[in-house]
Amino acid sequence: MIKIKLVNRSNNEVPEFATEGSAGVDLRAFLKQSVRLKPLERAMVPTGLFIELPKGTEAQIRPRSGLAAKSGITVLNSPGTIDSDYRGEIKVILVNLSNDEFEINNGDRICQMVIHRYETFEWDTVEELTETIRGEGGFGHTGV
Ligand SMILES: O=c1ccn([C@H]2C[C@H](O)[C@@H](COP(=O)(O)OP(=O)(O)OP(=O)(O)O)O2)c(=O)[nH]1
Ligand SMILES: [Mg+2]
Repeated sequence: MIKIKLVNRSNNEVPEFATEGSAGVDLRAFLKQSVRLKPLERAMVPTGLFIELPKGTEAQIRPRSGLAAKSGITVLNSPGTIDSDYRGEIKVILVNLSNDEFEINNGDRICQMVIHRYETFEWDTVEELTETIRGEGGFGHTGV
């Protein structure tokens, strides 16, 4: 169970998994007025949601592929990170990568949120790292 606070009490809908096997819940725009995004314009879109994540978990804010494929709309900082100690409103930074203006209306499903466990760690500062076959090769080192 994850604690959630909704701004819009008249419409007590919590974000839902679109299907039984969906990895994330879809988040909806919470807007008094529609937002129009010109090409390459971005906007921080409120969701009206405040959550309290269990320690050791984070929420990732990811684009919806349908919006990206059909309209060129994506999450600029994808995957956005919601920290477990964050108590503010979840906001979604959308950017319009198409050549056409795009309108976001109240209640539109604008992104999806996936909850993850993460590791905490301490650093072990050393002089040498363990050798591997790859070594320092990267960035296409193994070929196309
Ligand atoms: O897409 C996002 C990303 C972040 N946040 C909120 C929750 C998160 O816990 C907080 C900080 O996010 P992040 O660490 O990505 O931003 P920062 O630029 O490092 O800000 P800060 O210095 O507050 O950590 O902002 C959102 O609402 N939406
Ligand atoms: Mg930060």
